[in-house]
Amino acid sequence: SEFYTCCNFQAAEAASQQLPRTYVMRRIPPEGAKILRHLLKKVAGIQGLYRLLSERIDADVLDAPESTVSTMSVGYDHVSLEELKKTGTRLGYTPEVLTEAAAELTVALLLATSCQLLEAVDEAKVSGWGSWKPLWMCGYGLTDSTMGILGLGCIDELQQRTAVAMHLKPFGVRKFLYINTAPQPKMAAAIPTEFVPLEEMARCSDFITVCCMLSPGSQSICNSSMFSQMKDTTIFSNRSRGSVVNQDDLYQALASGHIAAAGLDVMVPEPLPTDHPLFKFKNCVILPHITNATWSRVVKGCYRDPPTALCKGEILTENLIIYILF
Ligand SMILES: O=CC(=O)O
Repeated sequence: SEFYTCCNFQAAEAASQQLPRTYVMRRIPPEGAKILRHLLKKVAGIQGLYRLLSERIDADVLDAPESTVSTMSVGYDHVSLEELKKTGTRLGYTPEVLTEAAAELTVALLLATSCQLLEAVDEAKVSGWGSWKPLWMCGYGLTDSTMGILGLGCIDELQQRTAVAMHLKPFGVRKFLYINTAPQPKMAAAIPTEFVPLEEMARCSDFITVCCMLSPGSQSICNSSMFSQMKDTTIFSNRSRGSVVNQDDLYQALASGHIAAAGLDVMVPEPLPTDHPLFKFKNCVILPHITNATWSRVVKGCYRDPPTALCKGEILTENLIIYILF
C-alpha cells in the first residue's frame, strides 16, 4: 500500500552517527527523500516529522514532541498551530509550489463545468449523441463573464500574487470581483479586480471560484445564504478546502436548480464515499483533490545549503520545498 505508518526514514543511520531522526508518514518520491536526507545531515539536533495534508497534526501526535514538523502541503489547516506552539515545535510547509498548478486546475474545473465536458463525454459513449440539436449541451462561457474569486491569493495567505485571475484573464472574463479577509490593493490592481462584500459577489457573479485558506472565518462561508443569492445560471467551483462549503447547502442549491453547476476538487470527507448524493448530479464535477498532484511539487525542490539554525521565514530549499512558518 502507499501508506507507510511511521516509516523510520533514517533510524539506522541516526543511531550509528547521531544524526537527527525523521518520520516520513507516506511514501515520498526519491528526489524528495534525497533532499530530506541531505537537509537533515546539515541541521544538527533537529528531530523531524514529515507528513501530508491528510494526516492531522494535533495534541495526539505531539505527545512526544519533535522539534520540527513539516507538511507537504500549501494549506496547514490540518495542523494544530496552538499545540505546536505549546511544545515549541517548528512548522515547515510548502507554499508556492502549487500556485500555477492550482490555477490551472481552477481553469479546468470551470471549463469542465461550463462546457459540461464530463457529461458530454458520457453522452458520446452511451449514444446520447443523436442528430444535431441546437439546444443540446449548451453551456455558459467564460467570455464576457463576471468572475467572483473568494480568496484572491490562494490557500496560502502569504501568497502575494493571484495566479487564478491571471490564468482566467485570457479567456475574456469581463469583470473580476473578490472577497478576502482584507482588501489586497496591490494584487487587485494587477488584474484589475474589485473588492466587494460577499453578498454582492454572490449576486453579481456568473462564476464563483473558491481559492481561500480554511480558517475559522472561512469555515462554511459558502452556505445557503450565499447560494440563495446566486443566479440560477451561476457556476460554483471550489479547490481550496471542503469545509469552506456547507456541503448540505450546496446539495440543496444543486437539487433545487438554484445554481447551474458545481466543480469541486475538495470535499468533506475525503475521499467522498462513492454513494454520496452529490455524485448523482450530472452538473456536479467532482475530482479527488488533485490540485496537489503535480510534478512541480515533487521535482521543484532543488536543494540549497540550509542555515544551521532554523527560524521564522527561513527558506530551506531554492524552490521553497520547506519553509519554516514559525
Ligand atoms: O491542497 C493542497 C495543499 O494544501 O497542498
